[in-house]
Amino acid sequence: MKIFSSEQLYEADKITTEKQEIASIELMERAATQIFSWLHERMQGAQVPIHIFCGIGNNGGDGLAVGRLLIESGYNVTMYVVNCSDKRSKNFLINYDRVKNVTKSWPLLMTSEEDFPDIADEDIIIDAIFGIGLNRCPGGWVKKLIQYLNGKKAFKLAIDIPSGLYANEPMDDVEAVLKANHTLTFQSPKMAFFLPETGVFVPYFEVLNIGLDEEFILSQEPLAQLIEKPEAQRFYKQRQKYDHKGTYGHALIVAGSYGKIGAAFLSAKSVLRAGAGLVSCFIPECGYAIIQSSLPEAMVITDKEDDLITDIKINFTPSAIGIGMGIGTNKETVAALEKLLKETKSPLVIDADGLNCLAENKSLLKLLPKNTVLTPHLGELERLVGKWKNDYDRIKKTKSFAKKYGAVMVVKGANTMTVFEDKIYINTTGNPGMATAGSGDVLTGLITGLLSQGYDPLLASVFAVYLHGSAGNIASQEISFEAVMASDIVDRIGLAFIELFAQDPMPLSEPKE
Ligand SMILES: NC(=O)C1=CN([C@@H]2O[C@H](COP(=O)(O)OP(=O)(O)OC[C@H]3O[C@@H](n4cnc5c(N)ncnc54)[C@H](O)[C@@H]3O)[C@@H](O)[C@H]2O)[C@H](O)CC1
Ligand SMILES: [K+]
Repeated sequence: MKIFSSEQLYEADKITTEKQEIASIELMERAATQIFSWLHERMQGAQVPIHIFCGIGNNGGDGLAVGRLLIESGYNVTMYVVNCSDKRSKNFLINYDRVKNVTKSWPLLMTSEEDFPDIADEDIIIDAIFGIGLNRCPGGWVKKLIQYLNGKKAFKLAIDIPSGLYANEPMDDVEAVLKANHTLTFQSPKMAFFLPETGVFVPYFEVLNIGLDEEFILSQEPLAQLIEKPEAQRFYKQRQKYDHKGTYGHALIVAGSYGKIGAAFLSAKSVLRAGAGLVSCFIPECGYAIIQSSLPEAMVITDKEDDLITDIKINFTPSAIGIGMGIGTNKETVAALEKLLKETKSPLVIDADGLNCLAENKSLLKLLPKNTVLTPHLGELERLVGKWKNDYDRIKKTKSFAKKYGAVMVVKGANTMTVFEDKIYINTTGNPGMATAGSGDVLTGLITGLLSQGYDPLLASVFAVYLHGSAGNIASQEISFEAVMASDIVDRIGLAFIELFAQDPMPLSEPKE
């Protein structure tokens, strides 16, 4: 699924009405009907009080139209006009007028704090105050209204976007954003839903297709591409009957130091679970017996030093290399990394201390082979690209870093974001249970394992991130978020591959007469 900007959505709106020869009010009716159906399916006529707060733009128009449809079906609705200005939109006014066809009670006009209504914990609040047309920070009594609603326990459903958030720009004031329990958004999810600063206001969302012009939508370069199951399925490369071990490559993991040999174990195991033919681990001498006994499938090559990596000597050309997990940032290790960067022709993934080595020795960055994959978490990213003002500034800095060094940047976190050239891919799998020691080592192994099989670096990164999150989801469903360890993730990579093509269970058909 593609993420479009608010500007693109307005344009899509305009083109759709022209091409389909419909008035924009009809598009609004489509949008409102979808929201109504969503509610009706769940509420089945229940008489729970529904409070709809409508702004004076088209988001407010949506709110009024939803209110009318609910009243027509006998629901217990009160509508409020959040009268923050007198410049009401045309479609707001049309829907305002249509309300009188279904009820004698006009929407209540709100002009100050004195108009705030009582709302019980069991009630439902619908937020139709501002949509993607927000153009300044909500202030005065409107901000107080948002805070007042945030203080209520009632379930809050936002139409299109929680009021106070911009679709694709940083918010001004965290105190002036509605904390929606659920958001029903039109046509395309908004960028704000996926970034930590603004995403907290959108814990759950669903996209409602309102039939905007397909041709226009397809022609647009999106702000970002969401990676969900259908996209991930397309990445998968089918294995062939006569393939052999050599087909899937011999990957190299360079990892570990004294006390951190587990990083080598987890990433090497992940390389094999991803489907690589062979894996060798290059580790300090102290890890030899550990890896040989814990992962007999892996081969082991040791450094001349007991505790750390100082010189990466190997006698084969790896099909891919994953380096950096638990290696530390010792001077001799940095020198070993520098030598590798200068000499290797293999596709490369750099993680963890490998990234810290780069950040502490920025001159190494220009040695990065083109298309090298870097997998920083936010702390490592900051050390590489510098401080950012907000999430959008972070994306800008990451993009320019990726461009400057020709790197694929995998920025880890909830909704891991992969940035390459001008493109952004946002992952949808994963859960907070995966915030656990060694989880990143597993991801690096997965990317390395896919690279080893000939996936190109961008594809390997985006696909590995998806599978990693999916394995984490399977693990947390089995044993809870809290209990998930990196080993649980690595051991479910296989199930993540199976899940990729699993059919939803067929509904049981009624026995025939
Ligand atoms: N194609 C689509 O995406 C469709 C969108 N629909 C809905 O329309 C809104 C966008 O409507 P718009 O009228 O452009 O903007 P808003 O309703 O968000 O509000 C704009 C309105 O409010 C004023 N304003 C903005 N910020 C503030 C502020 N901080 N304080 C006070 N007033 C403010 C602004 O000047 C305008 O007057 C979209 O989100 C959807 O919900 C359609 O219904 C379906 C098609
Ligand atoms: K809203």
